[in-house]
Amino acid sequence: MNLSVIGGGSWGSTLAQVLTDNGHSVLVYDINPVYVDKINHQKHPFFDEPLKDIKATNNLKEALEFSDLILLSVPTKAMRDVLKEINSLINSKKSFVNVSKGIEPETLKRVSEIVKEEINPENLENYAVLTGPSHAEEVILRKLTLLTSASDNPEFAKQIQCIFSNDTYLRVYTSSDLIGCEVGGAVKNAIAVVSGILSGHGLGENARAALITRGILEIIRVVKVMGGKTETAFGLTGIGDLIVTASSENSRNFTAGKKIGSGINASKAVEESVQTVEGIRTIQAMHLLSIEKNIELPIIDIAYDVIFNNLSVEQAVAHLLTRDLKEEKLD
Ligand SMILES: NC(=O)C1=CN([C@@H]2O[C@H](COP(=O)(O)OP(=O)(O)OC[C@H]3O[C@@H](n4cnc5c(N)ncnc54)[C@H](O)[C@@H]3O)[C@@H](O)[C@H]2O)C=CC1
Ligand SMILES: O=C(CO)COP(=O)(O)O
Repeated sequence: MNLSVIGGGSWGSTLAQVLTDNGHSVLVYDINPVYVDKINHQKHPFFDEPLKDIKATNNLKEALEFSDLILLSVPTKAMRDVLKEINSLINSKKSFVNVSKGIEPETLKRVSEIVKEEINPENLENYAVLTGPSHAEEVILRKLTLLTSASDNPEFAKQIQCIFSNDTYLRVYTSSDLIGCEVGGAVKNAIAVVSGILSGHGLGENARAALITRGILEIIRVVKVMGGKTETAFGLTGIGDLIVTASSENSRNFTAGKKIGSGINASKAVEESVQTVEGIRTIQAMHLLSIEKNIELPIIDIAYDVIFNNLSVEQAVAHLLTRDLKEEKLD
């Protein structure tokens, strides 16, 4: 098959390689001419591992004409504008697979909702999210990885499963819970930032285990309020992705959090990352959601105060520890 990859950064270029490994043809589009040039010289923009048989362009129209299956791998912050541009350039039906993990703070919308708003319905054939525990650093080395493809159209979820799966390092499951999968992938980044903050502040593995456990409950509350299924949070796209992101030095979100925990200002921590850090915006979005929907998200709410209101990490930890003592409820 032919596929167009929109966003040739860390993840987009890595997935382009997966697709090529699986026998498909890809054309990568990116706005950054340096990345386009690197890819065309079979160099990954971020990693040492060489690419093989991948072409790139900085002409979006050319990328869209290359195929009817579009992989979206730009940061969520850029997603709406990129989709507007795509919509102005297409005049036939396209299917979209999103691999970005975020929620728009201004609207509290998931990427599937943004796609529906920005792409004319007559040009929108199918939509799926492909998500799960998958640091690009490992996938590019062909290290074993499991993902989930979720769509409202089970046939399309299966098609994406077949396109991305291979016998050597990548296995894709399907899910019909698009909302649960999208929310899990986005909100785990928020918790991963907090995990980094704890680590940067000198706290240990007990604190991290506690955070992951209590953090998944916050993910479940968001999944429920947004209309997804609780059980999805216990799968690859929820707890699976939370574990890998909240405990890995490969994670941009964890790394940004670690800097904040060691005293660096949040916007500086994000600026210092050449690659996308989604979790800070997701903390902002989830804090607004907790107010709007009156749901209890104590970890995310206090992280919001640390990041946006200069609350110290000591004060944040003290706040969490002095909440009313209660029974451990798992919902
Ligand atoms: N890196 C990883 O291991 C994984 C990343 N993701 C998600 O994938 C998304 C992208 O992340 P990364 O690839 O890591 O980020 P990145 O920062 O490495 O790459 C983003 C790419 O998008 C391009 N871009 C930005 N604005 C654009 C625009 N308007 N038009 C065209 N291209 C544009 C940038 O030039 C860059 O090449 C994020 O939502 C992230 O959460 C998901 C799974 C794994
Ligand atoms: O989503 C990811 C792993 O599944 C990547 O997380 P980071 O963006 O924090 O590196």
